[in-house]
Amino acid sequence: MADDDSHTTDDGGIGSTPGFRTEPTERSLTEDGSNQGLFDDLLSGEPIFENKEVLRPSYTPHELPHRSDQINKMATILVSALRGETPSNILIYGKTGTGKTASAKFVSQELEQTSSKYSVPCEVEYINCEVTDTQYRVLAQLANKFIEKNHEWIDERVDELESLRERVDETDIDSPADESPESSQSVDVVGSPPETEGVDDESDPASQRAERDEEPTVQFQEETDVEADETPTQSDSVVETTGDELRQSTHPLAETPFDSVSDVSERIDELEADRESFEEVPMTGWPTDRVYSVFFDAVDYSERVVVIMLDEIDKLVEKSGDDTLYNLSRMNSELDNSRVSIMGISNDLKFTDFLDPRVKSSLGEEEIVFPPYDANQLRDILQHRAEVAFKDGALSPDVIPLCAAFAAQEHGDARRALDLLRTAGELAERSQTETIVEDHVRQAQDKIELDRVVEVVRTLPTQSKLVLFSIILLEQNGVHSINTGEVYNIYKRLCTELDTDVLTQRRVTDLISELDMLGIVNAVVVSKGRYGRTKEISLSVPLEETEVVLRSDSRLSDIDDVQPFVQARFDN
Ligand SMILES: Nc1ncnc2c1ncn2[C@@H]1O[C@H](COP(=O)(O)OP(=O)(O)OP(=O)(O)O)[C@@H](O)[C@H]1O
Repeated sequence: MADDDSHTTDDGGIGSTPGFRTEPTERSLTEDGSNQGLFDDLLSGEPIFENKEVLRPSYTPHELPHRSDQINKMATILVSALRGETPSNILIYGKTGTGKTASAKFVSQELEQTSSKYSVPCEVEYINCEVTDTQYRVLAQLANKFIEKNHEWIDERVDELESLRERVDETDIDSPADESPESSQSVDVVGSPPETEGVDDESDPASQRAERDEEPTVQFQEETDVEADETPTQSDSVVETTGDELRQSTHPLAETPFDSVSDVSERIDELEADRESFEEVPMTGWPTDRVYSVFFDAVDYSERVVVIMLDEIDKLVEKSGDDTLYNLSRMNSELDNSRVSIMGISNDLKFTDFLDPRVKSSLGEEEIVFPPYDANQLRDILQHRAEVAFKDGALSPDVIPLCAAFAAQEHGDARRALDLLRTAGELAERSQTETIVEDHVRQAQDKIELDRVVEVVRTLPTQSKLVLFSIILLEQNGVHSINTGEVYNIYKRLCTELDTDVLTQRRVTDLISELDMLGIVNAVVVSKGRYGRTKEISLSVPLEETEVVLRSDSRLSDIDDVQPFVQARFDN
């Protein structure tokens, strides 16, 4: 890249940086200096993308080719939620990029949409356990989500009840409250689905229960602490205790569970008290059992079926054991109003080996496997997306098959295939050509691989970075077939120079094996006859780029004179 100064010529034009036009243009000569054409030139080429967003990982496709079996199986299990029953817990397995999250989210969206269509209370909560990886955080996140939902629901109800109260006032009818002051207050109610419509139906959750009894699909059990002879049901009490006026269907309280305006007010007070009683959970600081109990009460506030989707569930187990899963999976026996079902998603087929047998059997009631995609399937997936993503004629015919073939080698990863296609498009766009060709795909493959290496190296612990730096210094100085002793000698010098702890040679040997597993170095054991066996180490990643990444770590940036270190190879 040229110096910054070279971007602008004396006459205000664009400099000689590749990709930029060199002659001054009309735009670059504008007097007020507001527009020198820097972006106009880049925008002037024909764009390759019609809609690049559809190739990004954040995009949720509406169609998921080659996943209909898995999607149908999920739907068959989760349909019980729409009948008010508890769906079996589901465990979804499959390697990375096999469409697990996309399919599960697709099914969840359908489930929630259908549930609101039929006014059946059913919710899905998604948690990414790579980010939310402790029991505390999972429970706190869930508790706060349900508290928020309960607040919304209460606010809606209160608004509706307030407007009902206003309408009653306007009709100027004497309230029959004095006649039956306790008629509706003795029912202990715990809310109901936010999806139901109309004040008369939902202003009081108890009435919803009565209502829901009539619906064949929902079968929650009735829970009241009403004495039987006092108030059989809310709707009965309306008929028995109201005056003639209330029997008139034109009266605002007719066909509501309220006998009087004071009943309505009391219900409003009750709901407001409920709202105050929910205490949001802080992200740290509480004992876990308190967080659990707040979550429990928040979920159980109203009748609903809740599906908790735990993506990357293996990360949660790895980080904080199986307590969360144990607690979630035994909740149903204690919940009065709601039901909870778990949908776990994992890349790691073996993570259940670490689970308590009870958790394992409860969690794995249903298992769905997502096999890797083969090259043909990846081709279909790419084809679907490419139709929306690219302008007509922007793709040469061999691009999609090549992306599919590369990604199929990488354990059939659709994410990788989409990344390749997007990166190839971006490279073509940068080189200002109008068509993506095979070569762009090959360049994209190298770029993605390098990005991966950069990311892995950047996030290595300092000691591993020092070991890797030692190997780089040796290779830079022409040393091949490096052995562990040589690495160790240079490593010790680096540690002294940087004033850090020196690990034992055994530990350094372990770090070399870890670098080998990450694909950064290649370490093969060779037999040296009567001198025993030794490891021969070589770098598997591009040397210069890796050194740049290592030096970007402020602690390693001061290592400048490499020669003296390499001479240490022969010291001991
Ligand atoms: N059948 C498919 N059709 C269209 N796009 C798909 C399909 N399968 C996967 N994808 C896309 O591939 C990408 C990766 O998919 P997804 O995140 O669902 O994989 P995953 O199996 O959950 O991977 P990970 O375990 O790494 O999270 C997403 O962008 C997704 O939209």
